[in-house]
This record gives sequence, structure tokens and C-alpha cells, in this order.
Amino acid sequence: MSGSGRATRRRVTVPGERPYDVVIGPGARHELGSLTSTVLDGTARAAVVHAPPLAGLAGGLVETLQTAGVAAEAVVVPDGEAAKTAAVAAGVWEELGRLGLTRSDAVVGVGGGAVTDLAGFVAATWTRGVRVVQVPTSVLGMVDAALGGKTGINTGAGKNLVGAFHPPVAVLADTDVLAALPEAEFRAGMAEVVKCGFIADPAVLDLLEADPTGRRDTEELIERAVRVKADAVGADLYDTGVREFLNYGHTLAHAIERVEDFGWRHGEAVAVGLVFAAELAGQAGLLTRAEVDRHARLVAAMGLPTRYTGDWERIQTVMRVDKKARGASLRFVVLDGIGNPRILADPDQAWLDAAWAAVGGGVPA
Ligand SMILES: NC(=O)c1ccc[n+]([C@@H]2O[C@H](COP(=O)([O-])OP(=O)(O)OC[C@H]3O[C@@H](n4cnc5c(N)ncnc54)[C@H](O)[C@@H]3O)[C@@H](O)[C@H]2O)c1
Ligand SMILES: O=C(O)C(=O)C[C@@H](O)[C@H](O)[C@H](O)COP(=O)(O)O
Ligand SMILES: [Zn+2]
Repeated sequence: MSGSGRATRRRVTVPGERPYDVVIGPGARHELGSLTSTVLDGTARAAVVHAPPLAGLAGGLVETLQTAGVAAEAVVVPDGEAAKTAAVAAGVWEELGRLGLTRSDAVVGVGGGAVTDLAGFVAATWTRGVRVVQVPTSVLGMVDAALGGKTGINTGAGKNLVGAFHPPVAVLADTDVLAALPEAEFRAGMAEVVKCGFIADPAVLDLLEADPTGRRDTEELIERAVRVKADAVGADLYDTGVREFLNYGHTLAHAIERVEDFGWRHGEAVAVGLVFAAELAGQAGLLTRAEVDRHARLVAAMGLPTRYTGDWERIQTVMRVDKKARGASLRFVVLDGIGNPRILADPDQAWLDAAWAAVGGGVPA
């Protein structure tokens, strides 16, 4: 089973000190067993971390590992953003201790971005670092969260404020599992895909304008987004340069998520954040009106939100806790033309207010 379809799957190598492959396509998860003689060589034990909705899939992967001679067990965590807490991480550490996981063993993260972020974080911290294989099951996980090595959890102050850079040894993006992904989650994942289009690959924009559902060209879109991310993290794993561009739309998005107590889908918040960032660039004279409007038009056509009305003062306070902020100054990723991202530091308040108005927020007089 592990070999069937292998030749037809797409493979993207993420460059860096320890390069690894992202395998994209039907049945990709079945390559897990064969990893025990390559990147998982020497693994005696493995913890397969998953949330309840992915129990069936994770159970199959536990069996695959067992068949390959690895003492694998499932570790169940809460679903969605509720997995990304210090308490859940502490619970998983206790489980890894019970399983006797040593440095030569491995964690397998199975699920959406929330679970792979958590699984990556416990792998980064357990015995100061064990190998992790990510098996993303959402579009968002496949194109973004499962690769690149950003792992982490949330705190009361905001999104992803505790974490570590810990790249996986392999990513198995099995597009068969997307059949069970709820439509709203599929759409939310496409927000990170269109983000990649705007920052680096305009062909993605053309594909999505032709079919805003992303269903016609799903694998092509996933591969293109993975390549955009692989290029950025290959050049700048530690997020001190070009990797910051992957944060396009995220300054507002993370603030929305925090203010909404993590009740918004990440991709939906990113969608609004893209519209906000485009207007900010328009205000700064970096994008034409047509380029600004292309953002809102495409995001809306994809069935994603373009509006958010909340407490502007509070949003601005939370945005200052963003990891791109330096001291008191806010820093945003903006586009200086489509496909040409740059940082805009300390934008004029009037530009910020105009961007807020563009997503439907009211600005107090
Ligand atoms: N580390 C990174 O670089 C990075 C990048 C982007 C996003 N993220 C993080 O990823 C998270 C969002 O990930 P997400 O959008 O995947 O959401 P999620 O992980 O919350 O998953 C959304 C829902 O979809 C369900 N689901 C996932 N796959 C399924 C499948 N195949 N069938 C049925 N149900 C399925 C999950 O159980 C969950 O209920 C956020 O926490 C975000 O901060 C991290
Ligand atoms: O990989 C990156 O770098 C990104 O910025 C990708 C984002 O889509 C992702 O949401 C990431 O987790 C945000 O990073 P953060 O450092 O702002 O938490
Ligand atoms: Zn994101």
C-alpha cells in the first residue's frame, strides 16, 4: 500500500540545514511506514498526536508504524485551537514520559494546523528535541502550518507567543483526506493559498480567479503555495528577513483571533487581514486602487470574509504584541506591487484608520 501512487505524487524539498520533503497527493500518508528506514531510522517508539475527529486516520497510522516495528501509541488532544495551550502541551509531555520516548524516538502530528503546531512544539521541547513527522489533514496544514518549523501555542496575550523553530523531518500531505474536511475549513485554508499568490506567485491569483472554490486546481494550488513557503523558510528559517513576508495579512488577523478568544478560523481572520493590508499599501501609495480592489474582490469570490467590526482601540493594542513589532512600533507586511512584499513600519494613523474603514470597522471621531 505504501508504494501505490508514489510515482504520481508531487514532492517539494524544503531547503535548509536539514532539507525535508513535502509529499503532496492521494495516499501520501501511506508513505509513513517507509520513513522508518529513512528519516525515522532508529525510531523505537512514536507518539501519534491527534484530536478526536481524526481518530480513525491516526489509528491507521499507529498500525502502520507498529507494522514497521515501532512501538507507536496515539495521544489524544482537544480539537482545534483548544489544543494550543500550555496545559495541553504539559499533558502531552506527561504522556511522552509514560511512553518512555527518548531522543532517538519521534512524534507524528496528525490533523489541522492547530494540532500540528502543538505536536511540533512538544517535539521541539521533549528532551530538547525529537524528530517530528507532520501529517496535515486540512488545506491550511498542507500549504502552511505543517512545514517550515514554526511550532507553538497561544497565551492570554496573543497568538503563537510561545514556541520554537523545529522543522519536521517529513510532511505527508495526503489529499485523499480532504474529502472529509468541512467546506468552511477548506475555504479557510485557501486564504493562506491566496496570500502566497499575492506575495510571490501571481499564477495562483489567476487560478483562483478562474475557479474561486480552489476545487478545480487543488493539488496545483497546494504545490504552488508549498513552494512559496519552502523558498521563504529555506532562505530564512528564523524569521529575520524574507520569511516575515509569509505574515502578510497576519498582523490584523492574529489580533482578531485574540480579541475573539480564538473563536475565528485562522484563515478567515487572514482573509480580512489581507484586505486590511492591501488598503494600507494603497494609502501608502504602494498599490494602485485596482490592485487594492483585486484583494477584496478575490477574497469575497472565494467565500471568505472581507469585513470585521470590533473595538479598534483594542485591536490596535493587541497588534502591538505581534511578533513583528519592535518596541513601540507597529510593522506590517505590505505589497509594493503584486508579488513584491516589503515591511511598512509605523504607518500614519490616518492610513491605519482608512484600512480599518476598508474592512468595515468604524473609527471613533
Ligand atoms: N506553524 C505555522 O507556520 C502555521 C501556519 C499557518 C497557520 N498555523 C496555525 O494553524 C492553525 C489553523 O489550522 P487549521 O485551519 O487547519 O485549523 P484547525 O487545526 O483548527 O482545524 C480545523 C478543523 O478541521 C478539522 N479537520 C482537520 N482536518 C480534517 C479532515 N481531514 N477531516 C475532517 N475534519 C478535519 C479539525 O479537527 C478542526 O475541527 C492556527 O492555530 C494557526 O495559527 C500555523
Ligand atoms: O511560516 C510563517 O512564517 C508564517 O508567517 C505563516 C503564517 O501563515 C502562520 O500563521 C504563522 O504561524 C504565523 O507566524 P507568527 O510568527 O506570526 O506566529
Ligand atoms: Zn497563517
